Amino acid sequence: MKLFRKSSPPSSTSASSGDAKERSEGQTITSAPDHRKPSYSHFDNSPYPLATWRTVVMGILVSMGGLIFGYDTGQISGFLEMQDFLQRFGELLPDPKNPGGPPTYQFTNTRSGLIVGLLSIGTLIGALIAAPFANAFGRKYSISAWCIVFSVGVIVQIAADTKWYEIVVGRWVAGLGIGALSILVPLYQSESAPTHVRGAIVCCYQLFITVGILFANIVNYGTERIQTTASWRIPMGIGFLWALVLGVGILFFPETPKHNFRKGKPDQAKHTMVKLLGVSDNHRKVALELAEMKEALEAETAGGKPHWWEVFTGPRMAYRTILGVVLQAFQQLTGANFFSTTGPPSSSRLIILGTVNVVCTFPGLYFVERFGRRISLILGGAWMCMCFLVFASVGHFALDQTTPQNTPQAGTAMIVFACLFIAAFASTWGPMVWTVTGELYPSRYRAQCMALSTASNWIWNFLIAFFTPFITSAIDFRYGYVFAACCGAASVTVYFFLLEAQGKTLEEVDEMYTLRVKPWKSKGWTTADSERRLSSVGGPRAGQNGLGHAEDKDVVS
Ligand SMILES: OC[C@H]1O[C@](O)(CO)[C@@H](O)[C@@H]1O
Repeated sequence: MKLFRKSSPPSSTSASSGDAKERSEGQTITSAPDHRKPSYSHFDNSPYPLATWRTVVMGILVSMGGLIFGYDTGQISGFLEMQDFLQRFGELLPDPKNPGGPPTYQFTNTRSGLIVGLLSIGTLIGALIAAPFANAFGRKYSISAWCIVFSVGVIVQIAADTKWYEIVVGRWVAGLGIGALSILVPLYQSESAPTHVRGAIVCCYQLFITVGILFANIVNYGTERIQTTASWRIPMGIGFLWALVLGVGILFFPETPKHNFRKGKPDQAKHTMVKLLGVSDNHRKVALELAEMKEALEAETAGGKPHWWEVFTGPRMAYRTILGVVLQAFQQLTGANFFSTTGPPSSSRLIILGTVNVVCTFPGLYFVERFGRRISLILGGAWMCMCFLVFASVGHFALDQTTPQNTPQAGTAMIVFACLFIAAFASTWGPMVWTVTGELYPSRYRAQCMALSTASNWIWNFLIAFFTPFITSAIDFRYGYVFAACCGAASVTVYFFLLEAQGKTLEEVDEMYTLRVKPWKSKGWTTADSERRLSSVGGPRAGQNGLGHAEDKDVVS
């Protein structure tokens, strides 16, 4: 693996021919006249490291938000089976397995539905309300504050004694925190990570979700035989740790460069970028990105105060807002949660599926930077479609559904295709949807649009979990055909609508959308405006153009 990356050479002819054509279609940006193209040899154009330790630590620390999400959602189905939890919060009802025998503690569908489902309602609200706070107080302090909200929800649950609705309220509050973090974490990562590793860093969020789910299943497996309150209070209490690490740890990290820049702190933005990229103060890559941010901010300031409806009326915003919402819906409509939620809960099955999910997310971190978002998502969708077609056909036509032991080969084939599906989801749609929705929008609307797209993920997560039992009882494994169709539609949507953001700054991605670059030509697209922008920030000397040396002491150093 290459440890150092070469900066792209300063060239005013860097635009591809495809780009030139698009530009003539877009007509919004014109190239600078030749006399404005000085030599930029005074910019440091040296190679930069693949990733500095600061970037790696930032990626891991902020991804703890994924651990909170995965751990919390992974543990609840196990709790519902634990004896002490059942006795405290369930109801004494006639035993369906032993009619006429003594009553047993159980959860009615309504009660278990509320305990499981209220988290989703909380996450949805949390995702929707997080944006204004993130814009007003910054991404960093918002992350810390929502960790506190999550912790309050955990305290309410741990303190619950016998009142089931205390668990429900606690899960709702914890859900607010999880939902808010589900926009803030990818937002922080996409706004901070250097361009060439941005995809992989945001994918770490999903990696940590999968680790959280697996860890919750393992902890539950370890404590489910304990007959006391420790069986569920210990696993629940562990959830605190992740919130503590993230909530406190993030305070030692800087605010994102994009947010700082928008808040009139270009020096701090520059300092953070220099540290995360691991380059000198006058590195060309930093200067260029700052110049892009400056230009974007100037255009934005000219537009006045942002209004919420601009997420639909802003430049190419309806297209992007809808695309983000649709892609997040597809992430759930792939049917990824079908395998873990269908059938009786079994710790060992969940641990096996969870392990495949974690292990296969690692290749996703590589694919996203090696092959790009578009091709990975298109092929991933096609592969998942194929897996569901086989799974559904075998399940419906070959499996003896009343006595599966009679058709062992069909059972084995279904397990194999379930694992192949999860491998594809984990290495493409699972992580990369978080990446692409973090890159789709300009700074002015990024938080609001990510809130909407993330809310779509939570809504579909809830709807699928809620309706799956009814649908499977009506159409059995043919339900898989619905997911297969959605996977196919997801690939087609990416092909026709998503632009390739790999290796591009967020400002370049914005430029591509506003210039209406054709999605299938977007991979090779490069901006023609680098030199003109560099000229607008002049040389690398401190204090020039408000982009001089930083004095920010906020950064881990
Ligand atoms: O991205 C989040 C989604 O990914 C999963 O964790 C599967 O790996 C789902 O349970 C969740 O809905």
